[in-house]
Amino acid sequence: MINNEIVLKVSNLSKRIGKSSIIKDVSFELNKGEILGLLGPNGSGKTTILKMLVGLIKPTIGSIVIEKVNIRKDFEKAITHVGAIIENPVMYDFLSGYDNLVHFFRMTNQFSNGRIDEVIELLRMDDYIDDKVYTYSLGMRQRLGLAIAILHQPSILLLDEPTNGLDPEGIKSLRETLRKLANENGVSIIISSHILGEMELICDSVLVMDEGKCIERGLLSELQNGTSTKHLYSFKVLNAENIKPILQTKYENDRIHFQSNGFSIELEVEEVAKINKLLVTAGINVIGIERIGSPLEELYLQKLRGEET
Ligand SMILES: Nc1ncnc2c1ncn2[C@@H]1O[C@H](COP(=O)(O)OP(=O)(O)OP(=O)(O)O)[C@@H](O)[C@H]1O
Repeated sequence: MINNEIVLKVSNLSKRIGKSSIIKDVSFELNKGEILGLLGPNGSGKTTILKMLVGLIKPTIGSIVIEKVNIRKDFEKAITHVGAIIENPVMYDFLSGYDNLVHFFRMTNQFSNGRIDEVIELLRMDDYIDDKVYTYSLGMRQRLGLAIAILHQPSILLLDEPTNGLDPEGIKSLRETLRKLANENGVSIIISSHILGEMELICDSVLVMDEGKCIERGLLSELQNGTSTKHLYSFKVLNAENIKPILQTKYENDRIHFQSNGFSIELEVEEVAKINKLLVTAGINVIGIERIGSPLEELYLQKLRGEET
């Protein structure tokens, strides 16, 4: 559950490399237990933001405050609150998953091995934790990476494109794990991905980047309410060759994209039933009506095109 407590505050963050400005005045806050999707096209600055949050890249201007600690003032203290998987996490292929966890656990300066067992149970890794890592599938490796990242019980977890290369089953189980971490353990998560459908299922809120700038930030539920009321619908019919003259009586030709098994058209939701009735009355068998594109996809594309919602 999202809590009002702010765990991360990013203010006026900018990064210049040489003459190019790759991050431009980005500010946002992250609440306890919130899962934030960091979205944006290739090169928009998502990885750079995540790298700045873990101290891999130094901001040119701006401040990052993690759990009330400014990373410029006390980096070591601030970073204890963060777990991250950015690019390929380091792990030892010729050790078992368990021995990897023991190795990384020692680096956290904690002394009770109970935490390792807790993490194995939380991420449901019992079946393969004693196998050597080189035998792991991508999904298992990714889970081990996640286990290493949360060993020291961070309150903020940063994941750069964690679903890359995972099959649908792997994505689903990652989604469930992240939800559990956020809801039951109060972990706040920032997750970057290109795949909007996945983000829609995982995230509470989104931050959309474009050319180094933040062009949208908000709760998914609120942003989706503000999207355009028109959506693209696809109609599948049995006798498609007869539909043109019927539709042309009510709709301009250039609004309709005809296909061999039907057509698609952008409509207000109330118009969907009207078209269906028009077709059925004219003796056309409508076998399917589907809305194309998710609300997040529509919002994202609108924002990138610079349209107001
Ligand atoms: N060390 C660097 N020197 C110069 N330019 C850089 C450097 N690192 C990143 N950039 C540029 O900064 C921009 C943002 O890169 P970044 O990797 O943060 O984008 P991204 O949104 O994560 O992209 P992708 O989705 O492709 O991973 C890009 O135009 C990139 O070329």
